[in-house]
Amino acid sequence: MCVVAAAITDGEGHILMQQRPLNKHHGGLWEFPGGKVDPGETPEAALLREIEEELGLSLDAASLRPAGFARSDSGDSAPSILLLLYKSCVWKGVPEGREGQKWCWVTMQEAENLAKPPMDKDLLKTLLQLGIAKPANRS
Ligand SMILES: Nc1nc2c([nH]c(=O)n2[C@H]2C[C@H](O)[C@@H](COP(=O)(O)OP(=O)(O)OP(=O)(O)O)O2)c(=O)[nH]1
Repeated sequence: MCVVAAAITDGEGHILMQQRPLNKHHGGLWEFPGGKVDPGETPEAALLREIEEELGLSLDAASLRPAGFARSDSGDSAPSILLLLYKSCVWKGVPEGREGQKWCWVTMQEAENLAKPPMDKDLLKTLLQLGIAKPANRS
């Protein structure tokens, strides 16, 4: 199963994280917003659709950048997941939890301290290594 997610940044060193519904896999943990890629859909189209559905944000497709990937082993109860993370720093709209979920802007350090699914812990480390959520340079 292919899942796409976005590291949405605000240019001031914050990243948007959201809380998974309690009744879902990894319920209550904090994740990068996103979801499953539908059959016949490109990963980028799926990401734009999911972020609009979940947060009411319109991501700029042309400025999406790959920001790492992670793969979970399939267990008895869950299918194997390939999670593709994209960085998105150009978007329009005001975030809202359209599915009733909690969300927040956090610093990378705060994001490290949130309880997250295993793949998200690895992906956040990759983001830190890439320096992806640092404040934008202003001249
Ligand atoms: N969206 C998202 N899913 C993640 C992350 N980390 C992680 O392990 N997952 C897992 C949890 C789920 O097993 C799967 C994504 O499923 P989902 O339930 O969010 O996808 P969806 O919104 O399309 O699902 P659905 O409501 O149609 O069932 O990937 C993450 O950072 N973001």
